[in-house]
Amino acid sequence: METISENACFGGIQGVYSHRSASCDCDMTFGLFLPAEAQDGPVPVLWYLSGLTCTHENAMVKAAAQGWAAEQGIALIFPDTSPRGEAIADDEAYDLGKGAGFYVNATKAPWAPHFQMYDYITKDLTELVFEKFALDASRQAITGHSMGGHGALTIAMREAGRFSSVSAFSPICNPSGSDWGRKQFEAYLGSDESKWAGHDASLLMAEHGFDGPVLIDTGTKDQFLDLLKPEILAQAAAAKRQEMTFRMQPGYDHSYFFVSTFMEDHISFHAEALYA
Ligand SMILES: N[C@@H](CCC(=O)N[C@@H](CS)C(=O)NCC(=O)O)C(=O)O
Repeated sequence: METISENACFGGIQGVYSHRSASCDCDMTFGLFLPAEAQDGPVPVLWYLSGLTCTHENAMVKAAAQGWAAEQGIALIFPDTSPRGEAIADDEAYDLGKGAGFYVNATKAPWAPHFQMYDYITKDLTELVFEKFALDASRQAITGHSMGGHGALTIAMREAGRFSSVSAFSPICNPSGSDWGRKQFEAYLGSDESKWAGHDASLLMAEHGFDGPVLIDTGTKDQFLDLLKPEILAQAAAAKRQEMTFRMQPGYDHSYFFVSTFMEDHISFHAEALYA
């Protein structure tokens, strides 16, 4: 692992690091905020998965999360959204290829050799951060924005028992029924839709639910509402009688102005579960 930068931040450290990912077979970069408490021992962790076109950097500089995390003594991890490098396959569309890994393990060409983002998050980066930093693996929560909200919800439901709580800002809720999902799942996973179901938050909610609290915020003026389909997730959660706070926030759009506005709520929500 290589340290790219470390800056003092709210009494802790905002770092950026790069490392070799075995799953993605390339070098990857991530951000990690460590609160001051990490100097005395392992602290709880909130994973933040980003959306389309993002790197590790967008949320790190625009989500206004570090101050609230410092207040709660919680670390934040900001992974990248896809493999990176000259030799890595890409598409000219912003929503496929680099910046658009969708948190799945691709099985189809040309994506399969590097687009292994599910394993990258849940295995490679997980092993690295718990080995190298003062983080408490028994206290983890997960959140994300848009494609990253899809990643947070699906990973939380699939990795049962690992996360105390899950939240999402304007998540893609039903990718197998949306143009933000169908194109990418077909490219990465192939045309057999039965292989998509395990990466669709609404279908996972209907079948498994989540053993813990869920918080979802989406803006009523989100320009991508028809692609996000929050109502499909709400219906699945209601049918499952899932413990969930589901909010449509009046006037807010899809941007980081929306994410940063509700970041305090999300970090407080996770802190309650992480310190329960
Ligand atoms: N570029 C796309 C939208 C991409 C987009 O809105 N990405 C969101 C996540 S889905 C984002 O966070 N973008 C980066 C940023 O705002 O910093 C478009 O104009 O249609």
